Amino acid sequence: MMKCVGRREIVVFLDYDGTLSEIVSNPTEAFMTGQMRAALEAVSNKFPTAILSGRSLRKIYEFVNLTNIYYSGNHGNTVISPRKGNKIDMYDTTGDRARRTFEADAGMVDKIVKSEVKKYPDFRVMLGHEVLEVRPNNDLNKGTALELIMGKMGFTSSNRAVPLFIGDDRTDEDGFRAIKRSGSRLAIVVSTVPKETEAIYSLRNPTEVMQFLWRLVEWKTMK
Ligand SMILES: O=P(O)(O)OC[C@H]1O[C@H](O[C@H]2O[C@H](CO)[C@@H](O)[C@H](O)[C@H]2O)[C@H](O)[C@@H](O)[C@@H]1O
Repeated sequence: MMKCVGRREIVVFLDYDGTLSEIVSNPTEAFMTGQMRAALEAVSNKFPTAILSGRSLRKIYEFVNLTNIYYSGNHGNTVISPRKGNKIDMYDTTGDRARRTFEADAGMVDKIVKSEVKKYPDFRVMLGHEVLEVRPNNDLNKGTALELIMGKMGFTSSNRAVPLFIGDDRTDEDGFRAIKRSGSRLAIVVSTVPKETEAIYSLRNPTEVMQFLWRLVEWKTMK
């Protein structure tokens, strides 16, 4: 898998929910394990690293809380660069309230949300893992965020860097497409079942992601 990298720098992009943390029913409790945190810290000390999340920047920064990495929140709508003591004070378009609808009411909630949002052409509804999200109706997504961050890092040519992205959700497919556009093959989907995806490789769950991150660190150390 890493043979294609050669002397180029690997830039690590990671989704959060379902990739660094297990999917849980209460979104405010989707913490990383201590082992995952250690792996992520080790990766961020060896590679340029960024988190691409659908959550608000504030929320994702609260969960990850590392100052040496880039963050993109709100599905590519916000990006923040690493800086010591980064203070996140951005607008917040996602919330973790109004959750945990009874399964029997899901169809009705879907209908109401969609018909309400239709009245506001600047917004659209997006379907995630048992969640409906209202997001700005624009062309920004995790793929555009990946490309923007590569540029901010100074990697404008594929001769110097190879992006790698791990994600589990349908919004991560935009990230996998950006990986493809860059000429990289390092697109990894997290899934226990085979599924239609732009990713080339797969891992089964966050535990396997954590093990892969450690292998990446070892590989870099031996290089
Ligand atoms: O792009 P991500 O970092 O993967 O964020 C995607 C959404 O993640 C959260 O929802 C998902 O995870 C929750 C906690 O495990 C789970 O309860 C929910 O069913 C999942 O959809 C977050 O709450 C959303 O705002 C993010 O867009």
